Amino acid sequence: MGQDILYHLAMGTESHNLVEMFGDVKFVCMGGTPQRMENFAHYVMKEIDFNLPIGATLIDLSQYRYSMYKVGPVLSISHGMGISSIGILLHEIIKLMFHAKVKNPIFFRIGTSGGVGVKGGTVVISDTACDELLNNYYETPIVGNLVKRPAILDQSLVQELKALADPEDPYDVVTGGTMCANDFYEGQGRLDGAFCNYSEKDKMDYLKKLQNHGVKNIEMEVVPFAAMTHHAGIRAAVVCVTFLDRLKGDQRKW
Ligand SMILES: O=P(O)(O)O[C@H]1O[C@H](CO)[C@@H](O)[C@H]1O
Ligand SMILES: O=c1cc[nH]c(=O)[nH]1
Repeated sequence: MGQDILYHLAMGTESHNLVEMFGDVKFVCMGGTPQRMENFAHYVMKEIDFNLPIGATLIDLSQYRYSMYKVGPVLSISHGMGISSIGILLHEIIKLMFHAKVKNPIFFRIGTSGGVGVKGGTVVISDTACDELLNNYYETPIVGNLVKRPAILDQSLVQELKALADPEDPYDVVTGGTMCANDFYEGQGRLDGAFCNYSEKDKMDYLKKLQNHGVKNIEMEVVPFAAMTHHAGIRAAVVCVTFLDRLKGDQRKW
């Protein structure tokens, strides 16, 4: 290709010096909302004692479909909600890392989720990823064929992250399976969607089936995230807080 346009990042290999802008990246952190990822960038700035040049402020480098902040070796990017949104971002971020000549970046998704048998506020480090039917692969149509890519997370990273938990932390940190749903309501067995043509017992039977399978939380991106990073040979981890225990309810209290 003469040039490569990273359309949804509003960047390109001709218009931007990607090596100069991103060549020192070591960690790519992504999460759903622009505000969270801006807050996270500020948090990282304090944690690593990173000083911006005098008079400069942290700016959104993308300002289009996704928001992107860079603090030294850390990229903090919003991915929106669901499989197709994070899938498009992953294509473009993996290409961005390639064009910037970054070697061995580590990718993280830091998100929110619904707990399954764990109390609200628990931090779940995903060790496995499955879909609503308990498949551990990402199945996606490519040129008219259904292609399956194994959704595998880096187990050594899971252990490294777990070791960072402090017994003094005012929340539990657990490892476990994460179920990726295509939908927030019916897809996660909620009773409070616009439609619900199943009973409370159907919901509880399903959630208990997930729990018996080792699922600790439910969110909406882990399967493509695990599959696409694994396919690209990138070490990756998913760390999500739970808002509530889905065995006890459907709605988060604000
Ligand atoms: O908080 P984030 O990272 O967006 O993750 C979770 O929240 C969204 C649903 O409310 C889904 O994207 C789900 O995966
Ligand atoms: O229950 C929840 C909470 C956050 N995100 C989800 O996908 N589900």
